[in-house]
Amino acid sequence: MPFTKTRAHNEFRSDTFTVPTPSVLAAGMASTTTLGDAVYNEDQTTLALEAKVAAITGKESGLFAVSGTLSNQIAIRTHLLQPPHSVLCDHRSHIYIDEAGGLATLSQAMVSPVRPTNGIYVTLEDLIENYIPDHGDIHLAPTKVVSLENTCNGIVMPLDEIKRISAWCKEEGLKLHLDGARLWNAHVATGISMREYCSYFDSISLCLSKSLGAPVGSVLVGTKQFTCKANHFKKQNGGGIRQSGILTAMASVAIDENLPQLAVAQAYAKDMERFLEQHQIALEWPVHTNFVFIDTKKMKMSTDLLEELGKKYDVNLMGNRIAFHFQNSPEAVENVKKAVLECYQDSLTNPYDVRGALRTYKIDN
Ligand SMILES: Cc1ncc(COP(=O)(O)O)c(C=O)c1O
Ligand SMILES: C[C@@H](O)[C@H](N)C(=O)O
Repeated sequence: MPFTKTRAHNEFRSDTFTVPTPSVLAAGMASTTTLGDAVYNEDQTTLALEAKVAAITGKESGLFAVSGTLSNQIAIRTHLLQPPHSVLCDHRSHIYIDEAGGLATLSQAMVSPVRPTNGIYVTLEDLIENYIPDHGDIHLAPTKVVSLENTCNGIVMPLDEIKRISAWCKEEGLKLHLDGARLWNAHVATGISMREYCSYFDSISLCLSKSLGAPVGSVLVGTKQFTCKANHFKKQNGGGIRQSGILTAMASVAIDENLPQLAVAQAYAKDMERFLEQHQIALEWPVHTNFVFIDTKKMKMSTDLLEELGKKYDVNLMGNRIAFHFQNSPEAVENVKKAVLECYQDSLTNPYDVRGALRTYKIDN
């Protein structure tokens, strides 16, 4: 597909900045787009998107939600029945660090955050090590849900590990949720089908507004009984949408047209990985898909300076993560390299010691 420069061409803070293409926008206003009230399940365009994503993932049912945060939180709330209970997940999980404590407020849940012993992805052994069995000990909040994230920081979780964890969850009677905000990226990187990935989970949250370029939305998939109850929590939390056909028509075209474009972003990321390797600039995490994390702590590079140098080279950067998407321009990618190299060179004479955890996201309120 020919490259069309958009306002996101120099945006590397996140793939959430992808913007609707003209054809995505047009779909929202098309005469074929229905305007039914989706709270009454009467919007055919929305029902069609939900069925489409359910078919892609091999699940019985789909539920459109306005965000990945809402989709994740109502999924876990639906799985959790009676506190005290807890959720077992990777310590980097979005549901744990970036959903404003939703697990505590909506689900009254504790979280057992797990650090991968291999430093890359959580294994069954890591989860078992942190599992809280429901053996009647009244001191504890037993594990009832395991939540994985694929990709997590852009890292693709090996399918064999997913299979092991899924089998163990079934043995232990635990529900298994996937934050699949960027599962599309794992699918494109590995060639493993969305259906295969999703077959091991009770529920999956898929984002349409990251990398795919839909302006709004996620789809939560699972059994019909599950999505019906999740819809109840969606409505409870203000997620009921009236004429959502305008949004779901755009999301449907975004899937069709932009899914193949994810390979463009992943190629940019691999190019950046090679560039960093050439200059012996360390990575914090391996590059599997569209994210490149520079180990600025190890390199003693200042992320504030990096963001400033980004402005100098007309690219938007945030923290130590470089998030690529198909709407980035080749020129902007080269400008990111200039900013990174200048920041690295500065660190050689002005080493910067980071104190405390490095926060990636900076959102001006
Ligand atoms: C892994 C992951 N899950 C969930 C979300 C939440 O999505 P949203 O920003 O639409 O709430 C994000 C945000 O981009 C994310 O990166
Ligand atoms: C900001 C954060 O919620 C978003 N998930 C991102 O990766 O950019």
